[in-house]
Amino acid sequence: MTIGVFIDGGHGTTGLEIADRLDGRDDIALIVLDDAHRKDDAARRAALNDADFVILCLPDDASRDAVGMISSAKTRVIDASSAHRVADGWTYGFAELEADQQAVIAAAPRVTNPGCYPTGFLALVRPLVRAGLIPTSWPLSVNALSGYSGGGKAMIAEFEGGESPTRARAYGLDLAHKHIAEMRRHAGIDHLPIFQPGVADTYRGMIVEVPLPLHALPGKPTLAQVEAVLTDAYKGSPLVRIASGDVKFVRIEDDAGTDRLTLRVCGNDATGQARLIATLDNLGKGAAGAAVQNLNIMAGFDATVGLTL
Ligand SMILES: NC(=O)C1=CN([C@@H]2O[C@H](COP(=O)(O)OP(=O)(O)OC[C@H]3O[C@@H](n4cnc5c(N)ncnc54)[C@H](OP(=O)(O)O)[C@@H]3O)[C@@H](O)[C@H]2O)C=CC1
Ligand SMILES: CC(=O)N[C@@H](CCC(=O)OP(=O)(O)O)C(=O)O
Repeated sequence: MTIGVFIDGGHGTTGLEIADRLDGRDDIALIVLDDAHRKDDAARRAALNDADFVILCLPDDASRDAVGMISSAKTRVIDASSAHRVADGWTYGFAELEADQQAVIAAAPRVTNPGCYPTGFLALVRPLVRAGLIPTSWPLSVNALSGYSGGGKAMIAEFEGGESPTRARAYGLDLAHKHIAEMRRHAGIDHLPIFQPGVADTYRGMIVEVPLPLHALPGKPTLAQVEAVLTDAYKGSPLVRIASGDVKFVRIEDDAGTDRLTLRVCGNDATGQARLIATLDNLGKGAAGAAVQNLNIMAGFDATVGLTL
């Protein structure tokens, strides 16, 4: 079976990464608009309605507009933007997050990719909330560092345009980042997490970290108990893995260039304090890898075709 796929925004950072992963596949026929037509609404409308699958790699407003242009009942959509992550009628495209999520994605007409930061946060936190180790009312926080390609073409130009603006900087200082609603909704928690993102002078890769005072949690779990819950939640997953054992460092480069998501439970049992740490590539499992995984699942292919494990 060959499916027709149109990447709207295919010349952007995420779109090019997705095209790269789909390149050479004989089960996929890419519908491509040339440079003169890629922002032409008539050409886009035709491509959006011709395709079996559309992958939106656009700014949020342009994504909403693109969805509004689709009238064909056969066209199924994967949106890489943050336009529909808490919207009604959309399926959250994080196959590993819940036991039945892959089956829900397989049948869905409209799938939204998770955000890159929420991918790390939710992978660490959701199984612990589900297991009752973290109460839904717990005030969580999340610290993270992203490569600058996370900001798309504009941020790449800023960092590569000559003198780099910085080696690393904190942002989201108003605690109103667009990912926090998504984090709360899909973790199943009551409060918005305090989200402390940063961007580093490296092209790709992410560290997403959740500090957890185990001693203050109702069940006072040990590090091993926390790790056991995560291990059980992701057993058999080809992309999400739990890394055990002592390490001196966790590096932003650890999963860069792959579509993996690695989770670690670090900390100190004597003080009852944990650091839950996820590493991933913002353009891998954080964007393009997740989009291709969702496409594979929706089209009935093996979930990891074209991905780097
Ligand atoms: N970069 C990342 O790591 C991640 C990105 N995302 C999300 O993916 C989406 C794309 O991001 P990213 O690839 O980084 O962004 P880029 O800015 O790199 O690319 C966006 C692309 O969309 C094109 N575009 C903008 N408006 C329109 C329009 N009206 N019609 C057609 N094309 C249009 C742009 O054209 P032009 O080339 O002319 O500017 C550009 O090619 C965003 O919503 C982002 O939030 C999600 C997770 C991670
Ligand atoms: C470094 C950087 O600026 N990152 C982007 C998030 C990239 C991303 O995940 O995009 P989505 O919002 O579509 O999920 C930001 O913080 O806005």
